[in-house]
Amino acid sequence: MPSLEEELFPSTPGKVKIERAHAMNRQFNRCFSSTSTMFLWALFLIALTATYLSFQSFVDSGSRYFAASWGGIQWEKQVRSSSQIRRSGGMSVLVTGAAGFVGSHVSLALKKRGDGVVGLDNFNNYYDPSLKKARKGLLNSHGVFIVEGDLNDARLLAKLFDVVAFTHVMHLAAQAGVRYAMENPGSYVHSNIAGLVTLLEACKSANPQPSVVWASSSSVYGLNDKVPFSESDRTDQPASLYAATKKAGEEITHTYNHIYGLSITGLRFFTVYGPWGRPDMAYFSFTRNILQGKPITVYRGKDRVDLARDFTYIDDIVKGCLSSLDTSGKSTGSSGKKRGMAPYRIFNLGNTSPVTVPTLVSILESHLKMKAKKKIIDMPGNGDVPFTHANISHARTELGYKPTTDLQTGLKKFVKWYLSYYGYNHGKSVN
Ligand SMILES: O=C(O)[C@H]1O[C@H](OP(=O)(O)OP(=O)(O)OC[C@H]2O[C@@H](n3ccc(=O)[nH]c3=O)[C@H](O)[C@@H]2O)[C@H](O)[C@@H](O)[C@H]1O
Repeated sequence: MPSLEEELFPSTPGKVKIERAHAMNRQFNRCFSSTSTMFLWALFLIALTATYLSFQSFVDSGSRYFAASWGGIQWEKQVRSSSQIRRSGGMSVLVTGAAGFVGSHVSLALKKRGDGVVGLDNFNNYYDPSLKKARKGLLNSHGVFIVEGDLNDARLLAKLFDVVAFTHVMHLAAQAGVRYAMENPGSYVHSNIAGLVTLLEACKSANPQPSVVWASSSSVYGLNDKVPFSESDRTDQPASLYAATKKAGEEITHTYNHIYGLSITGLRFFTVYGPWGRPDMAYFSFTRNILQGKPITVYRGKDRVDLARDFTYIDDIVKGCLSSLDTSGKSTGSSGKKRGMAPYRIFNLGNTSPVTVPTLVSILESHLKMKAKKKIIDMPGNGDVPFTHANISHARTELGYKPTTDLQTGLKKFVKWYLSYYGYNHGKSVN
């Protein structure tokens, strides 16, 4: 008789196999001792096989779907052609979030000046994907190809860097929106943390390594009340998960700069607005509601103080993005190894002229020639900050950044676009 210890820890592995085989034989004989039991077992096995086969076909069709969304000779041809540089000293840029608001504008501006551009976007439904498709159509007509895929797809990113030796990555894909972070926190981690790391991994392994310019946010200043906000101010008091993921992005990009020699430029955008904008943002949803005669909710800060934002017009932001790419300096690494120090920069891109939310509403009312039905409520504790105000002297010195569009002018352009895009043109004119 083997001891208990020997049974648990057999001295020879074969021993347990033989004894198990004997035991299983005895079980088997008992189970199949009658014909009806055998019949039941046969039925069970058939059902099991059928389930397995249908599961396999589901998996196969799934992988066929993913394989079909990118890859293949035709796809590679489109990617290569879109990345063609058509000016001397130009760059080839991978723009993530290219079907997004800022991404589509930056892609178009790069293409128009002769740079090569390949877009990447997952066309998620955070807001109406038909607007993203329309932006894609616009870019397509200018020769910019947008690859449909997710940042977290490391195989896709590796393939893209395989097909094109991108000199730059303009990383604008993100889960945006301050208040939505309370509804869907996971989406912020998926895009702004996991997606960012997957992208940086691809950049660090690429040969040559591209220079990376990416969208941080004014929200990193959080509860900072020193105005105007300067890049050296504290950013360790985020007021929302969105802000926290953007702040994390600044730290994550720093490590890739430090360890792998990636050239990094982080841009803290201040409430960007304009034509082809984001429907989830206040100026956009206010316009929609005013036109439809629906009420708008205007938040008010502590002690009945109006909230204010340093609203920044899209064309100014695009100029800041392009200058950032132009001055980014090279990454130094190769084959995933750092070969020297590379630039690590952070800039505020704001308008440096904050406007209150009620003033934003009056400007919209004057452009739309309609009165808003305002519902004024105290700001809920949902991640908002009372005001933002950018100090842009660093960007002015290093990038030649000089915003030129005030809110009145910028909203006029936005309203004109809105009325035309949504078919309000007939019988309506803008101021
Ligand atoms: O700079 C940024 O980094 C961020 O800018 C933007 O965030 P915010 O500045 O919060 O813009 P936005 O939502 O338009 O609200 C504007 C004002 O209207 C107030 N607001 C909003 C909604 C509403 O129903 N009522 C209201 O009063 C609201 O309280 C606020 O005072 C981007 O969305 C974000 O992705 C990020 O890029």
